[in-house]
Amino acid sequence: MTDHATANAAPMSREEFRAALYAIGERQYHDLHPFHQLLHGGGLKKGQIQAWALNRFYYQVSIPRKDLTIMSRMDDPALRRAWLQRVLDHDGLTQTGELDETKVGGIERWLRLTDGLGLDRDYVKSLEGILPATRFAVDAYVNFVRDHSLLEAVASSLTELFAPSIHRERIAGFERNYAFANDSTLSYFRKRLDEAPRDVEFGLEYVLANAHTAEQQRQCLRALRFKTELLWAQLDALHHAYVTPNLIPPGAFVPEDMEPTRYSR
Ligand SMILES: O=C(O)c1cc(C(=O)O)c2c(n1)C(=O)C(=O)c1cc(C(=O)O)[nH]c1-2
Repeated sequence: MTDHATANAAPMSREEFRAALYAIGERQYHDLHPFHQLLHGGGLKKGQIQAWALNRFYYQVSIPRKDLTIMSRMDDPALRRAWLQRVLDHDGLTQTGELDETKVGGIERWLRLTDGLGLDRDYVKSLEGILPATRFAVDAYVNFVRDHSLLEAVASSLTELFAPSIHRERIAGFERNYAFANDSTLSYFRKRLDEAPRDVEFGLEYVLANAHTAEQQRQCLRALRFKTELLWAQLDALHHAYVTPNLIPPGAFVPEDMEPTRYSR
């Protein structure tokens, strides 16, 4: 059965439903996007990688806002407690400069990547240079979890089923192809390899256990598909701006190795 199942149909079995969720990733997760294939395969120049990391920073800082929005909709303290870990993973348990490396969160680790790529931290954090489509796509995620059911909100996080394999591919690709790859710039991805499987096991179990009807299953599949689309849209925008046709929107980051695009009316 596909995500076109009607509201009256019998629900899929647990195994069929799980397979339908995985099939979405198989078909359309953003590991298939040409921008990622260039990124991981050594096909990008430093300025293009800077543009990716700078834009992706907006996703990173928005993940905790997304998870806190989800938590605000949870009535069960045990569920909130479990979900809180995701926020702490990204926000960290320490201020920058403290010695305990294990407490450093994902946002700080991502900034180590942008540092290693030679970007100014204040510029990255200002979000001034991100693409219009990055802003719209990422905001759509936060709005989605606010405006849909808790079940759909949790289902939308299940792209993380597919994230560890792309992170492994990225670590190997960066090490093979780029001089900036080192323990500091790769630490974000290495840490996620431990965190994501735990998160997603919990999220998947929640969705499998709470999508009782065919309609709820269909809503979860649509939520996951929506999420793959917003990830894809971010890479389309990066490809359009920084690869081909290389039209950098006015106001967006211009790498040192590129000319700004001139627009006239
Ligand atoms: O590098 C990636 O391709 C990628 C993808 C995703 C994803 O599938 O949403 C996440 C991450 N990374 C990630 O690092 C991360 O912390 C994360 C959290 C979430 C989420 O939806 O809650 N997705 C992702």
